[in-house]
This record gives sequence, structure tokens and C-alpha cells, in this order.
Amino acid sequence: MTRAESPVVGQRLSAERPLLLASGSPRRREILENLRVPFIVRPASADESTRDGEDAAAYLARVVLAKLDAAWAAGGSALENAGAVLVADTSVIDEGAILGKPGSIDEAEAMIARLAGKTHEVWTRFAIGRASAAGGTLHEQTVVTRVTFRPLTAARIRAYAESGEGMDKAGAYAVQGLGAGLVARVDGSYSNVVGLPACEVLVALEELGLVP
Ligand SMILES: Cc1cn([C@H]2C[C@H](O)[C@@H](COP(=O)(O)OP(=O)(O)OP(=O)(O)O)O2)c(=O)[nH]c1=O
Repeated sequence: MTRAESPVVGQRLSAERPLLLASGSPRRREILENLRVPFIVRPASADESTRDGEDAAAYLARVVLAKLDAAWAAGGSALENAGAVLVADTSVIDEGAILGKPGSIDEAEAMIARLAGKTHEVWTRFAIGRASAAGGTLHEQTVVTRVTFRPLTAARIRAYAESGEGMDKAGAYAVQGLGAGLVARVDGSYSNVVGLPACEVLVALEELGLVP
């Protein structure tokens, strides 16, 4: 975790000065809604392809900052009026390999097959940045959850991949959906697996003086 020198923004989030969630993920929106934080949504996309030789930590750090840059680059009155910007990226890490979103049903099947009967990690990195034109990161943090899949037959793996549920999800599954049937245990933050670690985000917002 890194922290900027002067973490306190000073002014609390409000309806007039909301948090700008720069994400197209409906799961992140739902988690933030549950936290009762005033926010607006302005999706910002970044290049999420992996690079040769890049490990999980470097990949997530790069993608999260790219999402923050994209949010600032979008500009506009929504950004100017926002109290801060929140971005996040979720990846499934299996034995050091980064599993992002599958490109096809076959790729989804291969991802589920490699995770079956084993424990992997789900990493979500989030960043809270300034909403000013000057930009800057106020808080960055990576939260890791360990997820154990039960042993799965080839037929079950194929059927789940064909359901299509995992196509827009890291690691090709959704623990909050039909994918619950694949998961024997979750060690750590559940919301982190779904895309945003609720407790850690709330604590960070509190520490920055953005929520009471
Ligand atoms: C492992 C897992 C991932 N996911 C989701 C969380 C993330 O939304 C998604 C990973 O893709 P991300 O690139 O982290 O997020 P996104 O493309 O959905 O949204 P944006 O980049 O605009 O913020 O996978 C689940 O919903 N359930 C799960 O069990």
C-alpha cells in the first residue's frame, strides 16, 4: 500500500460533491451503493492486456493507474464536481499466472479446468485519486482473497463455461452467481472477489476524511 504525503482531502463526499466511480462494473456499483457513499458512475476503460514478464503486482499497479488516467482524461463537469475518483481492477492469480477475462467459451473452459480442485487467489487493487485537473493518487491498496474450487468433472466445467456467466469476469467465473456451485471456500474478503473490497474501501474513505 502506498499513501500520498497529505492524505486528508478535507471535504466530505456529498450529493453535490460525490465520489466518481470510474468503472463499468455493475458489481462495483452495487457494493458502493450498499456502503451508502454518495457517488456517480463514469466508466473509464484502459488496456487490460498482460505484458510479457509482468508479474501480478506490476500488472495490477499499471492497469489501475491507467484507469485513473483514463478517468482524468475524460474530464468534464462530473469530474470537476467530484470529491474524489475511485477505480479498481480484479484479477485471478493461479500459481503466478494472471487470469483475466476469457476471450471465448473455450478459453473460459480452460480457465475453470485449471482452477478445479485447487486454491487460487483473487486480487483486487483499488485506487482513490484526486478529482482535480492536476490528478494524483491519494490511496492505493491491493486486497487478496483465497478461493478454493471443488473438484469438477469435465462435463460440469463445460456446462458452466457454456452458461456464459464468466465471460466478463476475471478467471471466467462469478462467485456471486451460478459459479457459487464451483466454490468450496472463500478465505478473506468476499466482496473483494466480486470486484471491490467493501471494508477496505470504506476504511480508506474514512482515513481520507471523505466519509464520517
Ligand atoms: C472472480 C470474479 C470476478 N468478478 C468480476 C469483477 C470485475 O468486475 C471483473 C474483472 O474485470 P475488471 O477489469 O476488474 O472490471 P470490469 O471490466 O468489470 O469493470 P471496469 O474495468 O470498468 O472497472 O470480474 C466477479 O464479478 N465475480 C467473481 O467471482
